[in-house]
Order: sequence, then C-alpha cells, then structure tokens
Amino acid sequence: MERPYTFINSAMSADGKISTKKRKQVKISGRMDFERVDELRATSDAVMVGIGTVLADDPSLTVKSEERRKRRVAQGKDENPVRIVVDSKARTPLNADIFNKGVGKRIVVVSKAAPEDKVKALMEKAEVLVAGDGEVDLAEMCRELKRRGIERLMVEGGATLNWAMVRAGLVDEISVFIGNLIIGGKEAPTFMDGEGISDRDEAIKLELMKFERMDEGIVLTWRVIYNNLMPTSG
Ligand SMILES: NC(=O)c1ccc[n+]([C@@H]2O[C@H](COP(=O)([O-])OP(=O)(O)OC[C@H]3O[C@@H](n4cnc5c(N)ncnc54)[C@H](O)[C@@H]3O)[C@@H](O)[C@H]2O)c1
Ligand SMILES: Nc1nc(=O)c(N)c(NC[C@H](O)[C@H](O)[C@H](O)COP(=O)(O)O)[nH]1
Repeated sequence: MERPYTFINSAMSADGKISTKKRKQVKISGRMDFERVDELRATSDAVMVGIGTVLADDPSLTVKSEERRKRRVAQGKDENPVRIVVDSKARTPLNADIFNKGVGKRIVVVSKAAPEDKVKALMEKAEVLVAGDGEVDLAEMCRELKRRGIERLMVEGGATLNWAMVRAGLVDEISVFIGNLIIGGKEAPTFMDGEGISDRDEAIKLELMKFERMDEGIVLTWRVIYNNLMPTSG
C-alpha cells in the first residue's frame, strides 16, 4: 500500500453526536474506553486530528500511561506517536497543547493557500507538510506520511475530517465507542459530518469485525469496504 494502514477511533453518544452544539467536549467514554484509546495511541506511529478539533478541544494527543510510554521507548520509539494536525490555512495556535505537552514529533499539514508568515512560525514548532491547493489533499498527505515511515495511522476526529478521510478512500478500519447518553441538537457534530451522500449507492459499506461491551457502552469495530465507486487511494 502506498499509504499507512489507517483507522478512525471516536466516541459518540447513543444518538451519534461527538460533542455539543457549542462544540464543547463531552466525556462520553468511561475509564476502560480511555484505556483502550491510550493503547491505540501507544501502538500507532501517528495520531491525527483536524484543525476543528484543535480549536475546540486543544488536545495534547499524548500517551497517558507511563508504562505505555516506557514500552515505546524500549522499542526504540519516541514516547508519543507523531502528532498530526490537518490544517489547510495554518490556523493552529502557536501555543496549542499539541506543541507544549509531551515528547515527540509534530506535523502540521497545510495547503498552498496557507499564509506564509504563519507557516514560517509553525515551522519553529513542528514539521510542516504542504499538500493540496485550497485545502489539504488527503491522499497526497497519506502517501507522504507513508514515505516518512508512518505505517499505522490513528485518526481521532473530528466530524469533518472523519468523513473526508472515509470519502477519499483512505480508511481501513473504524472503531467507535457508543456511550450511554443522548446529546441531541441538529447542530451538534456527529461521528461523520462533511457533505454526505445523496444516493444510497454512494454509501460507504462496512463489515462488522467485533463488538465488545465496555464501561456503560459498547465498542464496535468495522472494516471499510470500498466499492468500485470509491477512489481507493493506496
Ligand atoms: N468524541 C470524540 O471522539 C471526538 C473526537 C475528536 C473531536 N471531537 C469533536 O469534534 C468537533 C470538531 O470537529 P470538526 O468537524 O469541527 O473539525 P475537524 O477536527 O474534523 O477539522 C475539520 C477541519 O479540517 C480542515 N481540513 C483540512 N483539509 C481538509 C480536507 N481535505 N477535508 C476536510 N477538512 C479538511 C478544515 O479546515 C476543516 O474545517 C469538536 O467539537 C470536538 O470536540 C469529538
Ligand atoms: N475517546 C474519546 N472519548 C470521549 O469521551 C471524548 N470526549 C473524546 N474526545 C476526543 C477529544 O475531543 C480530544 O480531542 C482528545 O481525546 C483529547 O486528547 P488529550 O486527552 O488532550 O490527549 N474521545
């Protein structure tokens, strides 16, 4: 494959929301699910989010357990996976937690439309990868990440990036924790937003691989089956 093995992990409410209508983070996962997420981060070469998630949550995307960080170091890796922000216009704040917390590489992926000054400033904090004209070309980005040695890529949202990655044919697997709460609101981000499809033939097909009761919810793991209508990059 010309791109990393890529999976999306998310937590959603019973009604499919991943945060509130104000884009405020909601604790959906329980203790066990956060442990599962930490293990997924620890076993990935890179963890990626969209700029919307950085602006809303200011995540650090670090491995939380010391034991897991030590395990990575014993394997000759950095304590944390490479942390990646997909950020067409270079809007990532220079004081974002992703830069301030934890050891390891960071990559900000911008498009050619990103303002030069901000790109220069980001270069002091991270590697900057340019892919695409007006917005980040995700397929090109994934090919470049593979060239840089990223074999296993974890995508942690948000709603827009999840959709764009799946739609571009770049996702192999999806896991989602469904928690025991309802958030509601038609403006609240869902597991996958973006443009969506207009015809059922365009739906992205999944094969259920695993279901597991966890905390007060369930984790579903699916394999993505791209049909011949989909551009399968890789
Ligand atoms: N519960 C969870 O598991 C979870 C995880 C992550 C984020 N979230 C929530 O998701 C929300 C953020 O989601 P969002 O949809 O606003 O932002 P997002 O994180 O999906 O980022 C989207 C942005 O990425 C940029 N982008 C660059 N290239 C792109 C491309 N080719 N295609 C699409 N987008 C591209 C665009 O600027 C776009 O607006 C927040 O409320 C956050 O709390 C929840
Ligand atoms: N797995 C998961 N369960 C949740 O209940 C929840 N709200 C999120 N949300 C993702 C979240 O919005 C953040 O972006 C990062 O999970 C924060 O990462 P850090 O802790 O800063 O490393 N993710």
